[in-house]
Amino acid sequence: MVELAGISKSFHSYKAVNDVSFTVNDGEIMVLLGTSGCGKTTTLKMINGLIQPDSGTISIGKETLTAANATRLRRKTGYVMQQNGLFPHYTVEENIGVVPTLSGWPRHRIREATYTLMERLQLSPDRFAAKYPAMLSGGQQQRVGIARALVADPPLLLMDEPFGALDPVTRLQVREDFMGLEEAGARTIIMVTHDIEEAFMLGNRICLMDSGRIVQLGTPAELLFKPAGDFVRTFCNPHRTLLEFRVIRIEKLCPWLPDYTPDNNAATATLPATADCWQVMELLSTGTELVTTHCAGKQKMINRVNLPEAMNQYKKALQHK
Ligand SMILES: Nc1ncnc2c1ncn2[C@@H]1O[C@H](COP(=O)(O)OP(=O)(O)OP(=O)(O)O)[C@@H](O)[C@H]1O
Repeated sequence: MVELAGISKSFHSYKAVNDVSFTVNDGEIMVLLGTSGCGKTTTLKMINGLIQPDSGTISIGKETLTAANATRLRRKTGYVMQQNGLFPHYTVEENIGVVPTLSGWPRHRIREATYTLMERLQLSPDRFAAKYPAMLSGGQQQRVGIARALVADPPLLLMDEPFGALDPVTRLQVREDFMGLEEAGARTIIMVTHDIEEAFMLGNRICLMDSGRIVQLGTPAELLFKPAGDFVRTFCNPHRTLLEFRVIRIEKLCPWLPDYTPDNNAATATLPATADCWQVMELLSTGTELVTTHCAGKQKMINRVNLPEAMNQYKKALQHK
């Protein structure tokens, strides 16, 4: 667990982070989201002990972060930087092995852990282990940065715009490969992004910041359907339709979906109830007429007419809660 209590940081007289408090639970993905300059990176660097807060406390696990234990705690924390931060004169293998080497792991163990992660991240060790960062594409460099952060199996992973410098197609590929990694699952992750769709897709909770302060901290659904004020509403509105389809899972719509009645003439597909409404729409807009799903012990059916109706009913119910 990571806990920030009343953290503030000024640069000269400018308050970059202003009285920020939150708790990130074990295994949770917390996304720090907000406009440029709102204090996201400064907050992340304070959690990594790279910047000292002026006031407040940060606890990582059972320890309070201090100048004295920052280096030791940093070795137990993976850090992925926006511009990958690889050492240009180290090979890929040496870059990934930096923390295990500093921690005194035997050489064969470092190689084994490095090669395993490289393979999982689509970087064939035969082809890439001896290469230098400048010989890799941006996406490959970012994969090396992710492998480096994960290799020592840190319980906490801090990620600063980890996919930010990549083109949209590569960004999606690297992101999906990262999320599919066994090594990334069940880890506590704090991730900075200014990409609202990424935040809503990856975050269990989102900490939306403006001018150094937290404006709202909540689940993606809470930010969308129970915004704390005009800033949150305005921030979400340009992307609202897409985000709603991404955030609402079929299982939430069950009370408003009709029971399935077989129709041999309709092109039918099945999705798990954990699928989101975007996945349903993808099917319905590419030739499928009926989507069936199993929820609450019943088989339900979704089509283009009842999907928006059920989503509206769900949103109404949420607002009255
Ligand atoms: N070392 C520094 N010296 C002076 N001012 C700084 C320093 N680091 C950050 N700042 C200022 O603090 C504010 C917050 O910066 P920070 O990098 O945390 O923002 P951010 O939300 O991560 O922005 P971005 O999304 O653009 O990276 C900005 O106004 C920035 O100019």
